[in-house]
Amino acid sequence: MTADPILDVAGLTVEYGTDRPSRAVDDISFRLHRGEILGVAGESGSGKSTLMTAVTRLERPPARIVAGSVRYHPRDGEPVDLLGAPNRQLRELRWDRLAVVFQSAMTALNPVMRVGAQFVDVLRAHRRIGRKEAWQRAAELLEMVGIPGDRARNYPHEFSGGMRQRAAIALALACDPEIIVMDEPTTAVDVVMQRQILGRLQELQAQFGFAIVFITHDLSLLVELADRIMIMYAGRVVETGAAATIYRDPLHPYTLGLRDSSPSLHGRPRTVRAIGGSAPDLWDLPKGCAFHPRCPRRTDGCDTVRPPLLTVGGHGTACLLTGPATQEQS
Ligand SMILES: Nc1ncnc2c1ncn2[C@@H]1O[C@H](COP(=O)(O)OP(=O)(O)OP(=O)(O)O)[C@@H](O)[C@H]1O
Repeated sequence: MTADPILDVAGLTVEYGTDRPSRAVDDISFRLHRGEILGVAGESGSGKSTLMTAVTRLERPPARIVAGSVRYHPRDGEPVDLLGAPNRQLRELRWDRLAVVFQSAMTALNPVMRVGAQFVDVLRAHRRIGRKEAWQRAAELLEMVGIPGDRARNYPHEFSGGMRQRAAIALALACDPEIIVMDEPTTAVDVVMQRQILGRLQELQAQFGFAIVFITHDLSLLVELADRIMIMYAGRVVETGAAATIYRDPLHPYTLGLRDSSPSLHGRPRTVRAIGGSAPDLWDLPKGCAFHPRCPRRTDGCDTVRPPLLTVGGHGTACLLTGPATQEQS
């Protein structure tokens, strides 16, 4: 990984609806570096998918990007303003520079087309390549994720769930993209298969050097996979930092709750505890810190002051109690 930014997101804000909009993503800024794996974690409804569909410009009404900027810095050429780019340019960039893998492989794979034919379509849309060569390439790509090349002739329903998911990842790799966004790409498969897929993904990432944004509700899964982690709550980033630091020494009580609500895959076993309460209603967010009604450490001010995300040495949190400002004072 180098410190070379490939994606620069600043102040991104996304709302659903217009009459009485709900703000699912609220003023989010982050930078993705070339070859980096950035994990985005948070409970269901925290805005992870909304954020990444907006970043990749796959947002659909009633979602509306109401503020911010998203700049993509290609390997070659000038930076591209993804929010201002015409549809034609966005279509050219998709698959080629920026690929997305969704939760359900069925979203990516057309059930009435042979799996290989879908690779051929993507390859021929972006590369000067003959049909025969494209089929060959489809077989090679499937083999890269551990599926025999001759299975390219199969239909998606002839694949197991794990194979479909691996095929969706192979399809994302087809045009050698610089960025791959993955939205819970392994939730539909069992844990053993999940670990196989993630292991292979890491090998491919090391080989080809693409950057990954990996979205999940499962923080423990990101510890091994990601370089950096961003924790989302109610549409905002509440903590960000190196993966190991976030997992070992979380600052925000929500991150701690998220960590302790999944079984430990690494290190000493610990008691699994669910975070009390439920995710807030975006139409009626608690005043102050949105997490305060559920926070075991809440204190005076948490219900009135909304803490900004403050970062020191690459580790940042938005918490009155544990933020860097507090630590410096103590
Ligand atoms: N089409 C929509 N119309 C209105 N609100 C929506 C729509 N899609 C999502 N939302 C709302 O936006 C908020 C963020 O949802 P989003 O799917 O981005 O969260 P998430 O963290 O990705 O959750 P999950 O892990 O369940 O996918 C939620 O409150 C959700 O109800």
